[in-house]
Amino acid sequence: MIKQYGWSDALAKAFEPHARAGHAPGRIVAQHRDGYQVATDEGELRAKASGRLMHAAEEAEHPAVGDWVALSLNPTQGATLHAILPRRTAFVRRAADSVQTLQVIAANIDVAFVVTSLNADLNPRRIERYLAAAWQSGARPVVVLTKSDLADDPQGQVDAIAALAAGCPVLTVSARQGQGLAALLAQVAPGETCVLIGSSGVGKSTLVNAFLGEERMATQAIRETDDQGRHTTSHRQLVLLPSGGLILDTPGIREVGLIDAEEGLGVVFDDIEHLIRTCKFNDCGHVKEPGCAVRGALDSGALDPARWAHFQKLGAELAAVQSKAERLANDAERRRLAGLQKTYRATKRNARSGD
Ligand SMILES: Nc1nc2c(ncn2[C@@H]2O[C@H](COP(=O)(O)OP(=O)(O)OP(=O)(O)O)[C@@H](O)[C@H]2O)c(=O)[nH]1
Ligand SMILES: [Zn+2]
Repeated sequence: MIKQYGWSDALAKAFEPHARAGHAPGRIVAQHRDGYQVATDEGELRAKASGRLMHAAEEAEHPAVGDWVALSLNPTQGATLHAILPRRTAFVRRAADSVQTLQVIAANIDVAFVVTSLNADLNPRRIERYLAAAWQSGARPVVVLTKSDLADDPQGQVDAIAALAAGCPVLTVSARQGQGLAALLAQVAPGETCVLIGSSGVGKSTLVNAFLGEERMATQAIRETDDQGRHTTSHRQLVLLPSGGLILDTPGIREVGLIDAEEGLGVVFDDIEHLIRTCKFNDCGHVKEPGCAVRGALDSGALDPARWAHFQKLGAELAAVQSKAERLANDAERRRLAGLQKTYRATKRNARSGD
């Protein structure tokens, strides 16, 4: 059972101390106001976090959907979550009421589909923001351009976006025509978990439905009895895909990146921005300048070289795409003005010939 949810040898190893304590492993498939739904080898259970987990000082230490947990099964009191296994990846956001507190909104995500629509205007900033959120989480980003059935020149848009997507795959899809679905699903290996992130209306729900096919309603609903003995139905947020793999879909994860919308790269890479501000020279190139904080952090291991590379690549390509977009906009503006002048002259001519 838990193998389908991505249980691995590495997880089994990390779980050893908990197994010795008599706890069972499980993965959180939904979070409700009053507890969690956990997939275990005994089937799905409702569970509550232990007092110690609930009182963890940092919000990020609270269980989140996608987390692997150690739980004790008590037939009378229900299951209790005692510990969270180390997360491989995590999408975090700042809590609404505090800049300091980080909340985990999805854990152990392998693939982040950054979804944008081919019929919308290409917005490099927005894609960059979602890409940055994916990179920061540790998941592999895959850019998905939806509604290919509505596009005249999908390849042109693919090329423009590939330029900014720093080497990650860029795929087109039409849920309406079934084009590209298999290639998308092939990005998620059995036992891997994906998420769809992107703005409202780009077609995320439609894609989830297409991924799940006919099974959607049956796989999503959780029927349970609440504390008052009432029957309730809620939705699973981590769902097995018929093609193998899993998809995690919650409002929180869909909007990831929007929170930091206006600030852009500086917020998502605020540790790097901070380092750059600490360099001795304002115009430090971070190559071999004396007093370079970035080099220092790279040398000491405090800054992950891959993260630094992403930051540089994203920054450089964004600048390129933006200047290209500005040039195009300027050309368009010139053409518009030229067109207006022509009409203006024509009207004047007509007016003259009329009198
Ligand atoms: N032509 C066409 N329309 C599509 C396609 N996929 C989705 N749509 C339409 O796009 C609209 C928005 O799709 P949704 O799936 O609701 O978008 P969403 O990203 O889930 O939006 P939120 O729920 O607001 O986050 C709907 O009217 C869909 O029917 C497609 O492949 N082709
Ligand atoms: Zn520097």
